[in-house]
Formats: sequence, structure tokens, C-alpha cells
Amino acid sequence: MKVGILGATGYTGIELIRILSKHANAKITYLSSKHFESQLISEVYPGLSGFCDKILEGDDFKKAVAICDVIFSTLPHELTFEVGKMVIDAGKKLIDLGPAFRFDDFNFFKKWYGSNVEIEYDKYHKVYGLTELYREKVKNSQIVGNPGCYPTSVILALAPVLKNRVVVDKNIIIDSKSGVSGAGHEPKFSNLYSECNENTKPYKVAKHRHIPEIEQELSKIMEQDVKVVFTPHLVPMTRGILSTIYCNLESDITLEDVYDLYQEFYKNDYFIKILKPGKYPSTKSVAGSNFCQIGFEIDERTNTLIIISAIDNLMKGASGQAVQNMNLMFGLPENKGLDVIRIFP
Ligand SMILES: NC(=O)C1=CN([C@@H]2O[C@H](COP(=O)(O)OP(=O)(O)OC[C@H]3O[C@@H](n4cnc5c(N)ncnc54)[C@H](OP(=O)(O)O)[C@@H]3O)[C@@H](O)[C@H]2O)C=CC1
Ligand SMILES: CC(=O)N[C@@H](CCC(=O)OP(=O)(O)O)C(=O)O
Repeated sequence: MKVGILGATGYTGIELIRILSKHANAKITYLSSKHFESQLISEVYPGLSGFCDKILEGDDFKKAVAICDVIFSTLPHELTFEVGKMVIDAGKKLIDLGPAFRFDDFNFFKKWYGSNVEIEYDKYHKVYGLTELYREKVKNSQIVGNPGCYPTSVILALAPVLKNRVVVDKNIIIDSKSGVSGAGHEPKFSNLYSECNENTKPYKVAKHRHIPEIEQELSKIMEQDVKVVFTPHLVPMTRGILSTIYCNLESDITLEDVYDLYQEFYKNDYFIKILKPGKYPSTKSVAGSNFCQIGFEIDERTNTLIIISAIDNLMKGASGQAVQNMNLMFGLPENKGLDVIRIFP
């Protein structure tokens, strides 16, 4: 496949290049950047030298769509909508790493992302790209709205218990922690070393724009309205998301039952690793890989099920999952180019 990456120099763009430059079926054909136009990507990121030495072109998105089979967009949503239209007209494929195509209801998107864009949203035949839940739809889709990083960690962790209705309440408490690369490469005061190092800080408490995405998908899984209380935290690490989720459990369910239920739910999913009772995930245990680890515990005094999931935000939380989706869209094995072990230590 000829691949174009629009917004190639950001954190998710460079991660796409890292994966795709070693992918046997992909040929990186167009890379865009606003700030680094006309430079070699391997001059901007010397670590790519010998692997990807392409020139960064500007924002000739029409050309990108014309010469590529599949486009990955990491651009702001206004631009991605324009690219979406070009992709549809040209009969090509688009995988968007941003939020533009994740929502069923466009008004929800506009409200939470503060957007005034007016488009015919229903004309974009898109699928929510959480691969394990939408695999068959992804295979036949033209546009994939790749999920947000926090939603990936949360929805994968909750899907088995909501689908099987073993939790009794519909208000679920989620505490997530993210590494700083989750915020992208644009310099911001709050992401300076001296603000993040040796510091852990909550942000956008109960207001984060991933709340509607999480609720949309959990409500579909449970077939009723699910609400979440979501608190994200920035922690002093580069990559990784750890989500700890609390929900009330039906009585009489043991930890072994929960383990069996998760094993069964994800029995055909290469990238989901269910940990045996007593073992818990950590961000390092998935760093640099496309795996999601899920573990759990039951607090018997309160009958609370505590689910813990870990992903690498740039891999399963973004570019890894995007390539997983690309593989499916082109009839390739899902783990092609992604079958790597975490980095140690
Ligand atoms: N970081 C993460 O862990 C995750 C990110 N996402 C989402 O993916 C998307 C990309 O994230 P990330 O890679 O971290 O972001 P970055 O800020 O690191 O990169 C953004 C990229 O978009 C390009 N860009 C930005 N504005 C414009 C513009 N007006 N015209 C042309 N190009 C532009 C930049 O180009 P240049 O600077 O070269 O001009 C850069 O290559 C976002 O929507 C983000 O929310 C989703 C999941 C996880
Ligand atoms: C650590 C950090 O700042 N993370 C980002 C992740 C959001 C993101 O990726 O959001 P969209 O894909 O929906 O744009 C944040 O909380 O805004």
C-alpha cells in the first residue's frame, strides 16, 4: 500500500513512521509538515536515517490523496474533514488519529471540541476504530475514526463486564494516568520539564473531552445509558496510560469467574493480555508495544470490582492501533508490522 501521513512530525506521526518504515506491505509515499516543509524527515529526526529519508511536503493534501492508497491524518479536525471529503471523492481510505470521526452524533463532537464546523457528517461512512470491538466493520470501511488514548484503555477494560452485565450500577468511576507524550509535541507551559518532573497532577477533572467518547461506546455495549466519572492525571513519564476503574459488582461473582469471562471475551484478540488473578498491569509492561494488559481485583468488603488496564498511548492508544486497522482494511494479518515485544526495562 502507498501510505500518506499528514502531520508526520508530531508524536503520533513519527510513531507511524517508526512502524510503517519496517512494514513489509507499506510504502511511505507522502509526508506532510507545516513547520518543517522541504526538510528531510531524517534531518528532523536523525534516528530515522536509513529507514525513512523522505522530504516533508507541505499541505498539498489533494496530491497526497491522489498518489496514496491510504492516508493517516494527525491534523486538526477542520483539516481532517477536508481530507475526508477528498478521500471519499477519490475512493481511497482514511484513518484519522484525532477526534473528527469518532462520534455518532455530530452535535456531541461540536459541543465537546468547541467546533463550529458545518459539514454533512452522516455522509462520511465511518467506523469507530476500536479494533477488538469493530473488527468486521473496520475491514470494510473507508474512514476509520481511531479512538482516543484514554478511551482505548477504558473501553477495552470495561467491555466484558458491561456486555455480560455483571456490574450493577451505571455510574462508573475511572482514574487514569498518562505520560506527557499524550499531549503531543506542541510546547505548552503545563508540559515543561519543571512542571511535570517529580509531579503528578489531575487535569480537566470531570470535564475531559474523552468523557463523551467513553460514554457513547460503553452505552452501546451495555445497551443502556452509562455515565462515567473520569479523572485524568499527568504523571512524570514519557509514554503510557494506566486506567484504574471501579464498579459495583453483582454478588456471588468470584475473581476466577471474572478472569474466565475476560479470557472468553478476548479469546481471539492477539493484542489483549488478561492477567491471572493477583497480577496487575503497569505501563512499563506494555511500553513500545501494541498490547493492552488488563488485570482486576475484587474488594469483597464493598463488592467493588477494580479493573486496571495499561497501554502505550502512542501504540495501542494511537499509531499502533491505526496500523492494526490499516492491516484489516487491506486484508492483512492484524499484527503485521506490530508484532514487537515491549522494551525492557
Ligand atoms: N499523543 C498521543 O498519545 C495521542 C494523540 N491523539 C490525537 O492524535 C492527533 C495528533 O496528536 P499528536 O501527534 O500527539 O500531536 P502533535 O502536536 O505532536 O502533532 C501534530 C501534527 O499535526 C501537524 N499540524 C498541526 N497543525 C497543523 C496545520 N494547521 N496544518 C498542517 N499541519 C498541522 C503538525 O505539523 P508540524 O508541527 O510539522 O507543522 C504535527 O505534525 C491529535 O488529534 C491527538 O489528540 C490520539 C491518541 C493519542
Ligand atoms: C496527557 C494529555 O494531555 N493527553 C491528551 C490526550 C487527548 C487526546 O489525545 O485527545 P484527542 O485525540 O481526543 O484530541 C489530553 O488529555 O488532552
